[in-house]
Amino acid sequence: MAGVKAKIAPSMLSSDFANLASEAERMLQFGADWLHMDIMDGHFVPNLTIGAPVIQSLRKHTNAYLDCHLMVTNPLDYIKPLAKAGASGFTFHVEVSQENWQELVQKIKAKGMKPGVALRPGTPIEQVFPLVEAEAPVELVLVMTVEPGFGGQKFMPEMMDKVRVLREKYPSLDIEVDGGLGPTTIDVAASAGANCIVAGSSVFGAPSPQDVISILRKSVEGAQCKS
Ligand SMILES: O=C(CO)[C@@H](O)[C@H](O)COP(=O)(O)O
Ligand SMILES: [Fe+2]
Repeated sequence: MAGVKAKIAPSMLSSDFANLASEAERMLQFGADWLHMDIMDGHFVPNLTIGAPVIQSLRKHTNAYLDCHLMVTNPLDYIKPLAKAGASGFTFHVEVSQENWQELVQKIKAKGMKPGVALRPGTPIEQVFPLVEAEAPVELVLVMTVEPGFGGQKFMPEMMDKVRVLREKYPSLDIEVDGGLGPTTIDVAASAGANCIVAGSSVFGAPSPQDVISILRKSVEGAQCKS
């Protein structure tokens, strides 16, 4: 797994949205690398969260890497507004981009954001291979370990087969896992080869979020030493 860095990304979906800037600051002080921003349109998933205006407001308070996970039906419509708002990563879902993923990746890159692709639990991993192998490739694959839409769900360990296949094929790819990650589930994800870890309820719901972030990091770094 040479060359891939551990990135711990608290999901701000579990934060107090009324105090987003201070919640973000708190996570960074606790050792977070990225802030994971779940953008949902109430159509691709049955929940509605935030969009470019909130990213823009948060950007005024922090220089942190804003890892945007687009659970939306029309990701193309979000590229310009999110780039302008200050998003760092732009991860769209493969299920809604089979027609235009090349255009999406090119536009995301042209706007200076890191392109990523996400897949739902029921989507076969083979669907993302062409995007990773393209001339203008995605730079991150997000493997959903719950059905997208809500925080606080149970981790699906059977998704680790997807992570293992990806890590075997693409040793230097950023592989992100999202959903139900915490101290009791991190070891299987880390040993399967995930290096970017999203964690919402396990971090924000803990008496010591700092300890949880440090446990997640140690597990990923430990697994990398063994591989
Ligand atoms: O994308 C999503 C949910 O759709 C996630 O980013 C969740 O927000 C993760 O929350 P936990 O499962 O860690 O509570
Ligand atoms: Fe997410």
